[in-house]
Amino acid sequence: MAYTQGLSSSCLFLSHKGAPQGFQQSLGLNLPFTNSRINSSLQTRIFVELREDSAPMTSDHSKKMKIPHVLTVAGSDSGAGAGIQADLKACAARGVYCSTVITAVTAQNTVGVQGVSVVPEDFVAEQLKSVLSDMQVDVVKTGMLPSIGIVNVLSQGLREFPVRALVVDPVMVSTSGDVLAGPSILAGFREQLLPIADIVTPNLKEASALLGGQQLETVADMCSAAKLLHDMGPRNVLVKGGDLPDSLDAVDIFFDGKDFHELRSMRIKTCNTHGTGCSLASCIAAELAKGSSMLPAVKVAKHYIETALDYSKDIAIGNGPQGPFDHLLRLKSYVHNSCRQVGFNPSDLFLYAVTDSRMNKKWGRSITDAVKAAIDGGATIIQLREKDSETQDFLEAAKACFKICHSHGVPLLINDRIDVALACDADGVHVGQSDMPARVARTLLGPDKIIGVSCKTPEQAHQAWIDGADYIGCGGVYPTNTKENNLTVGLDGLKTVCVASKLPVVAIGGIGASNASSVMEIGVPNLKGVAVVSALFDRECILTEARKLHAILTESMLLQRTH
Ligand SMILES: Nc1ncnc2c1ncn2[C@@H]1O[C@H](COP(=O)(O)OP(=O)(O)OP(=O)(O)O)[C@@H](O)[C@H]1O
Ligand SMILES: Cc1ncc(CO)c(N)n1
Ligand SMILES: [Mg+2]
Repeated sequence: MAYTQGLSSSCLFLSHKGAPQGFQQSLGLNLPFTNSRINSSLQTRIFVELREDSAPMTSDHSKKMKIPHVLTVAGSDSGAGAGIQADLKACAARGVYCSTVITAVTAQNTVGVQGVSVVPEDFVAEQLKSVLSDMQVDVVKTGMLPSIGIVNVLSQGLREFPVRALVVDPVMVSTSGDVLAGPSILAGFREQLLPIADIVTPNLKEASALLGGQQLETVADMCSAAKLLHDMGPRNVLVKGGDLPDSLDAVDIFFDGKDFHELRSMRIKTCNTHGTGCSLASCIAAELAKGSSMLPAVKVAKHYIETALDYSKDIAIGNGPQGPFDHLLRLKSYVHNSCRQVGFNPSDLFLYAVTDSRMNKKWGRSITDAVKAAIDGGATIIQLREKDSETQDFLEAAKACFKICHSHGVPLLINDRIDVALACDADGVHVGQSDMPARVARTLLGPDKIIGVSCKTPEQAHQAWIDGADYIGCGGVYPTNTKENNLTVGLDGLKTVCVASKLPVVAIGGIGASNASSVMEIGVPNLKGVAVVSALFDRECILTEARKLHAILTESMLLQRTH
């Protein structure tokens, strides 16, 4: 690698300009600590730090990766929706390390703040020193600073250990209306923190308090507040409009001292907005730590909050009026996964319904009506196979079918389209031999999703097992119109594959009421059911056909057991 050398005010650096963006970010930046605006010309370089006052790098050291690091100086929220806990989660969600200096411990839940215990100033100072003297912090983000003494300690700490950027979220009142920092703190913000802040992110009430109590009710008011706040010294101001009355959008005003940017996002209809402010500021800090410049960092952060709120709009944590949201976008899929049996249940393959858009079109049915009828008739698993749909239509259909399937405890699989399965949080996918390999699908979908693979031979069945699939589909057992150029394996081929397969098998291809029992009667224990397309969806009444098939399969299963 060709490195160029240079000398900056406090550190000697080596840089390599040709490295790809991701590599630069993973190495992180080690700018001279001047608490100054992020220098965009420096962002495109990799810095391998060689401080003038430090020992030469050992080869071991040079192999270590510097990762982006945010230090949050804030209060603990026992309900974990806001404060330190929100900061940790937001940084984790953005792939950034987060250390913590705790200024206060609150007894707090979704109802409100029941108690506050302020951490003694000298112990805040001790925490600051522990972190800043040892770890390479890129960005400091402040939240609840409950006393002027703590503000003093913080500004002293930042003078002693300067960092690349300072994000000040001037927390004063919780969403529940409880006071987290009294008016005595205002002088601390105005005189000590705002002048050295790279960005300050007040909500409407906080902006109003900082400006001596002037009412802020419109976007125009927010703009003038941003300008007045900018005069107090911060390089950038973001006035958050989460609480803007009568606003259909969530509007924030960003001002960099020159231009105003009206940042709008959809206002998500949800009560789960506790901690949005803390999380937004942490996400901005995280993006800055990764090397972003200010406006893109703010935009990414706003989009992150919108996405997380939308994902979390229906989750229920606590009984109060303002719930937390899910920073990592994981909780809902956990709930869904825990609603179905833990892991894959092979008996779900019993009556496996595969949709076909052409058939639904022919019979004038919506995909959701078809899926509902199949489930009402006894289908035990649904696979959406929409070969002709546009992606957006497929995703919408998948989301609607997901609701139906889950309200009936029936797993939903998506044919081929891992992206659609991920986007609608389906239970899994079914892939063919020329689709995404099952092992790649497993990596993408994680251990909990169901993966099925179409197999015609014992070798393919073996490979599916190695790749981490949950079941195989074997066919075409009989000739079928739903798949062109499909080799028919017959009952013998099915039996050979079943005997060889370590995974449960569902038979597919030309199976219907007339031949389902012959299929099941091949008498191999890991044949768990039949998959049907035309026998359900190319019929006048899906419900009747599903019931009929279910009865036939139940009868042959009972017969097998008595033999
Ligand atoms: N319902 C919503 N839908 C989308 N975005 C929202 C919603 N509510 C708030 N936001 C956004 O979340 C961010 C935080 O704004 P808000 O005004 O709620 O801050 P805050 O009052 O400091 O938050 P908190 O005190 O709850 O931590 C802003 O970008 C705002 O636009
Ligand atoms: C500890 C703490 N910090 C910040 C907020 C603001 O949301 C809160 N509710 N609690
Ligand atoms: Mg709010």
